[in-house]
Amino acid sequence: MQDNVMSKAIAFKWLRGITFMVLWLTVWAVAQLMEYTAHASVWFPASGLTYAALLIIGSSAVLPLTFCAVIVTLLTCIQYTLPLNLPQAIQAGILFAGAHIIPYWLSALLFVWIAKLDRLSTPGMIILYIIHSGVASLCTTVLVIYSLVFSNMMPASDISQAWLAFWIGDYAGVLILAPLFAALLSQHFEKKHFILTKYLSPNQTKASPFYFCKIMLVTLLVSFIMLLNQYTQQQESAFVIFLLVLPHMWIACTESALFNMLSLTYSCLLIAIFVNLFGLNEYVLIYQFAIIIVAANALFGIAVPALVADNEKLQAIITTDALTQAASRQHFMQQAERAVKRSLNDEIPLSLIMFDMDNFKTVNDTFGHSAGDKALQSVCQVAQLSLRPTDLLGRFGGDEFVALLPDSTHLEAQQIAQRILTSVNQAEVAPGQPIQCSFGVAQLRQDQNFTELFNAADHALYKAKQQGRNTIVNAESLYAQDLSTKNNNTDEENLV
Ligand SMILES: Nc1nc2c(ncn2[C@@H]2O[C@H](COP(=O)(O)OP(=O)(O)OP(=O)(O)O)[C@@H](O)[C@H]2O)c(=O)[nH]1
Repeated sequence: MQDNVMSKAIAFKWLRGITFMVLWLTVWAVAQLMEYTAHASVWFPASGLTYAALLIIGSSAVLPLTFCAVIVTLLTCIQYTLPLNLPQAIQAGILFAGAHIIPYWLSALLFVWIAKLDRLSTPGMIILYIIHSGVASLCTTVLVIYSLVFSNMMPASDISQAWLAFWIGDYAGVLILAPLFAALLSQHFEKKHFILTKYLSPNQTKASPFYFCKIMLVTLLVSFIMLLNQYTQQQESAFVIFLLVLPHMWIACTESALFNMLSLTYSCLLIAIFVNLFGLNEYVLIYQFAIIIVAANALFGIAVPALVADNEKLQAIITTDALTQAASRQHFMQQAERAVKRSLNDEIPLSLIMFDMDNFKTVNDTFGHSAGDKALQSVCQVAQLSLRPTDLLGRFGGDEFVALLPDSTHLEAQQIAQRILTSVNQAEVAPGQPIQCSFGVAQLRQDQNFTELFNAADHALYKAKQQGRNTIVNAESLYAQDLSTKNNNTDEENLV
C-alpha cells in the first residue's frame, strides 16, 4: 500500500518534470518564431520561465533546464547547419546550460534571501526585481554569447552587434513573463522557495468590465504605430511606440496584477509578430527598449493597489480603537469639531452623550482583565445598535465613551441614552452580573464651542455618578437647577 503511494508520487514528479520541459521547449519555439536575426529574438520568453522556475522550485529545476538547453542546442545546430558533431553539440549544450542557468540561479537565490529578510515592502520588491532581472539577464547574455563563440556556434565578429539585442530580448522575457510563470508554477509545486502571493494577493485575479476595451486600445495603438513605421520606414515613427506606456499605465492602475502582466505579454507578442510580419528588423532595438520601459512602468502599477491597501490599513489604525472598533479619541475630536461648526452655522441641534462604565475597576479585579475587555466590547456593540449611521461613537479613555449626535436635541439624545442604558443592563460581565453605566447628556448651545459642550456632558456624567450610578443626567436640568439656585440666592440677597 505504502509502496503504491510512493511509486505514484514518483510517477507524478516525473510527469511534472516532463511537462515542465515540454513547456520550456514550447516557449523556446515561440521565441524562435520571433527571431529577427541569428540567435536574437525580439524577446526571449524562455528566460522568463527559467527565472521563474529557479525562483519557485530552486535547485530541482536545474536538471530539467539543463536537458532543455542541450535539446535546443542540438536543434539550433540542425537549424543553422552548424559544423558540429554530436559530442561537440552536447558539450556546447551543457556550456549553454551553465551560461543560461547560473546567473539566473544566483540572482533568484539572492532575491529569495532578500525576500526572506522581510525588510522590503511590495514597491521595494518590485524595484529590486527590475534591477535584479536586468543584471541577471545581462550576465546571462555575456556568458551565453561567449559560450556560443567558444563552441563555434557563433562567429566572434557578431558579438558587438548581437549583445544588446540579445540582452534586451532576455530582459523583456524575464521582466514580463517570470511573474506569470512564477504564479503558474506556484500552483503546481507545493514546496516553494518564494511565496509570490505575499506580494500579489490572490484576490487580484479578476479583470474589470472595461478590460476588453483597454486591450482593444492597446491593439489599435500597436497596429497603427507599426503600420506607420512600415509605411514611412523612418526611425521617428518607430519611437511613437513609447506612447504604449499610456494605456499600460491605465491598465496597471486599474487592473489586477495578473491582468496587468497578461496585457504586457499580449503587447510584447503583438510587437514581435508585427516586427517579423512587416520586416521591421532595422527598428527592433527601439521596440525592445519600449517594451522594457513600458513593462517597468506597469510593474510599478502592481504596487498601487498594495499602497492603497496599506494606506487604508494605516487610516483604520489611526481612526479606530483596536479593542472596541469605536472611533479613536483623535478621530472623534476631528469629526466633532467639524460637526459643531456645521451645527452653529446651520443652526441645527447637536448633542453629546458621554458614558462611563460603573465600578469597572472592580469588574477587572473580580473577573479579570479579559472579562473587562469583553465587557467594553459589549457596551460598544449595544451602543452602536442604538445609534444612527450619522452618529459617531468614540472611545475616550479606559471605560469612557462619547457619542456625537448631529441633528438631535438633548431630549432625543436622552432617549437614545436610555435605550443604550437598557441594553447595556441586559448584557452581563458574568452570570447574574449585569453591566452598568452612567450617562451625561448635553446639547450644544449657540455660545458654546466643542470643549464647552464636552465639559457640560462630562459634568452631567459626574452628577450621574454622584446620584448613585447606572443613571442618566441631562445637562439642561443642571443649567435649570443652576439658574434657580442663582435666582434663590439673588432673592435672599435682596431680602437681606
Ligand atoms: N479591561 C480593561 N480595563 C481597562 C482598560 N483601560 C482601562 N481599564 C481599567 O478601567 C478602570 C477604570 O476605572 P475608573 O473609571 O477610574 O473607575 P471605575 O472603577 O469605573 O469607577 P467609576 O467610574 O467611578 O464607576 C481602571 O481600573 C483601568 O485599569 C482596557 O482597555 N481594558
